[in-house]
Amino acid sequence: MNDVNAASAKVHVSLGARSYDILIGPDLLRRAGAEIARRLPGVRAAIVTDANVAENHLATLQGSLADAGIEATAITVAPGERSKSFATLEEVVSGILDARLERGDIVIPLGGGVVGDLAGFASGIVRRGMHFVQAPTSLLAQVDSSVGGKTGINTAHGKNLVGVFHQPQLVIADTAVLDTLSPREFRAGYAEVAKYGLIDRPEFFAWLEKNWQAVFAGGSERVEAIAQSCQAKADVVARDELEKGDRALLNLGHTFGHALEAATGYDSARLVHGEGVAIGMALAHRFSTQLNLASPDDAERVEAHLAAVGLPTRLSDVPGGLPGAEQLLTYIAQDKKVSRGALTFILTRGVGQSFVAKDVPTSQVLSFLEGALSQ
Ligand SMILES: NC(=O)c1ccc[n+]([C@@H]2O[C@H](COP(=O)([O-])OP(=O)(O)OC[C@H]3O[C@@H](n4cnc5c(N)ncnc54)[C@H](O)[C@@H]3O)[C@@H](O)[C@H]2O)c1
Ligand SMILES: O=C(O)C(=O)C[C@@H](O)[C@H](O)[C@H](O)COP(=O)(O)O
Ligand SMILES: [Zn+2]
Repeated sequence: MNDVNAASAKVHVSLGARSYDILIGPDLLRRAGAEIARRLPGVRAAIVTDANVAENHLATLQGSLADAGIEATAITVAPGERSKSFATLEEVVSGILDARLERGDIVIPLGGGVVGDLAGFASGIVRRGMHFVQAPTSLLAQVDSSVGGKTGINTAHGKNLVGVFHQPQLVIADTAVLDTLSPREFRAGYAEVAKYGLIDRPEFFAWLEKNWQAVFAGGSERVEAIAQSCQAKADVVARDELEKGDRALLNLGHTFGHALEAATGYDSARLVHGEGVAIGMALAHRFSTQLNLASPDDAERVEAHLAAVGLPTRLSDVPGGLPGAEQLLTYIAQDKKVSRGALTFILTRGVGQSFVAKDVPTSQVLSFLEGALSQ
């Protein structure tokens, strides 16, 4: 990490000409205008937000931009996963064009991962690519979705199936805004924090097992967890920006999780992304155990930690029921990691020992899912 103290941190994403900083700490929204003006002098902006975030934090960002002399328009979409759609993308694109923003102007997604993915995608396609500055307001967005340049929307076929890689110029993660996030959404974001430990940082997972209550309570452990997560993601993205190889590790839990999100119709009342990832990570560990790759103790340890923080870990935890194994497999078959028709999963040899497993036999996935659906 480039720079970290108890109250704030800065992480750098090294991508040559597309490099950028992630600023992490309290009350950064108030400084956002000055930070942007220093890096991108003379820009105009479109803030894209959702109704919940607008109510709590839009005025702060607008004031900060105005103080720095940045003219800004605001586009507010409906909260929830269903806004990652062609229809809402059209609303956002129209709003940006109505404001006559130029290619060198900026889009600022102010919100969770939904707004970040949606508005990031819009900034990647309007005038063939505008600048953008991420202002993530959920834990999930601060530790994951605002970093790394994956943008996009969902379709009925599956999650994030339409999108572009488009890196932001800057990420401004104001940790004080997390105070207005609901406990359910904070927990969901925590699933992606735990993910970094489970991928390849076993000491971070052990630290989380010991310190998760302090992370939830706020203070220096929360900033530490966010900064460690951003650093973990920045390291992977710097090695493999376009997911030709190792970046797929960041998909731990997502092959199952994305199928569950699609199967529940992107209904945030039933399942949000981080909850799908929590169930997916527990399943990935149990699947690895079934394939004799990992010990049952590791799968139990992972499930125990996720359950301790209040996250779902079983298919039966999804309210409203799920379709059968064959239908879940249809969604899994649309996963972007599928190659020449063969399924790819992120499996594990133990806590912090995840790896990319190509050519996982469909029959094994199907029988595992049938078992998991009956538990
Ligand atoms: N691009 C990536 O690399 C990446 C990584 C992880 C997840 N994602 C995507 O991110 C999305 C999930 O993001 P999310 O969990 O942030 O969901 P979200 O954007 O729906 O935000 C969660 C909820 O919290 C509200 N909210 C956000 N910040 C708030 C705040 N400070 N105060 C009060 N309410 C607030 C939102 O209005 C929403 O209702 C999914 O679509 C997922 O696919 C993308
Ligand atoms: O940044 C990545 O790479 C990730 O996989 C991070 C994930 O947490 C995130 O949910 C991402 O959007 C999933 O990407 P996808 O390519 O599987 O849609
Ligand atoms: Zn994710």
